[in-house]
Amino acid sequence: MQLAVKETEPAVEAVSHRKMIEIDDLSLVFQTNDGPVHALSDINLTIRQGDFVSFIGPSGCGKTTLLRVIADLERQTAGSIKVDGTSPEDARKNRLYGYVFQAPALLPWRTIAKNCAVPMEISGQSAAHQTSQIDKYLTMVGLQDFHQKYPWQLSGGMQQRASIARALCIEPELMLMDEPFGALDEITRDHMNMELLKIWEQTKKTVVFVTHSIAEAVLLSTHIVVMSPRPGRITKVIESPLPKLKTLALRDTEAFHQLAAEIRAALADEHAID
Ligand SMILES: Nc1ncnc2c1ncn2[C@@H]1O[C@H](COP(=O)(O)OP(=O)(O)OP(=O)(O)O)[C@@H](O)[C@H]1O
Repeated sequence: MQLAVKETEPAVEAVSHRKMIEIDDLSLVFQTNDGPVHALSDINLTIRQGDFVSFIGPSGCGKTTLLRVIADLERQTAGSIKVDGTSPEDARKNRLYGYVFQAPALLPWRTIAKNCAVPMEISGQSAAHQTSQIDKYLTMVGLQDFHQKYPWQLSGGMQQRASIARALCIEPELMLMDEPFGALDEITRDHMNMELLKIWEQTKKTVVFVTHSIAEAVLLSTHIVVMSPRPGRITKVIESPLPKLKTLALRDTEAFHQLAAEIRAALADEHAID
């Protein structure tokens, strides 16, 4: 097994990949005018290179906060975290990760290609390198004919694909994705899920993915981290028994339904249904 909650989920498989994220006894308390908010409490988690890990849980259980701590967008108030063996700050400065937000967050005055260029411009990449990366990743997400279009000329699903291409252009080891497909209709979401799996398979990245959808978590993940609120904590880590290479047809199998039921039960155990 490649991911474990300390003490409650022992490793069961020979470890072959390096640790990409190591979180020990991590807590985060926001100080607000209404008093402290215990967003994360005693989080212990190890994510290994190449894993596809989903965080699932009800609103307010700390999924986004945990992703933001990994990304160095929030700091823990206790405990420790390492990202590829370094601090989240160093990982951010070394452009170890790409971050995909819930909304595509594309600049409306820039073409799709120019939007994808932004992180590479910031890191001072040459124009030739930028062009070849943009070609490669817009093609990978199926937007090879949309370089010169503006965001408003694309559908929501296409915009989200562009934002994934933008994150991939810097070739990060780690993709942090915060409910990237939450706003899409079901058919587009299915399509995007399969596209993402294809990219994950092709690029061998580590993916940390926030979702509210049990079906999406089952379809995508090698490991599912179930969280519960007040305070936000991990209640269970489930390693998927499903094959890494998945198709939508898998959703009609007994194994898929069993895993979905296991997640649902873990959420219900903690009264954590939305
Ligand atoms: N900057 C902040 N200041 C104060 N409280 C915050 C801040 N950010 C998040 N919180 C609180 O921390 C808790 C966890 O929030 P978080 O957004 O991580 O939950 P979530 O599981 O991602 O929720 P959702 O599924 O609705 O996006 C919530 O109670 C939220 O109100």
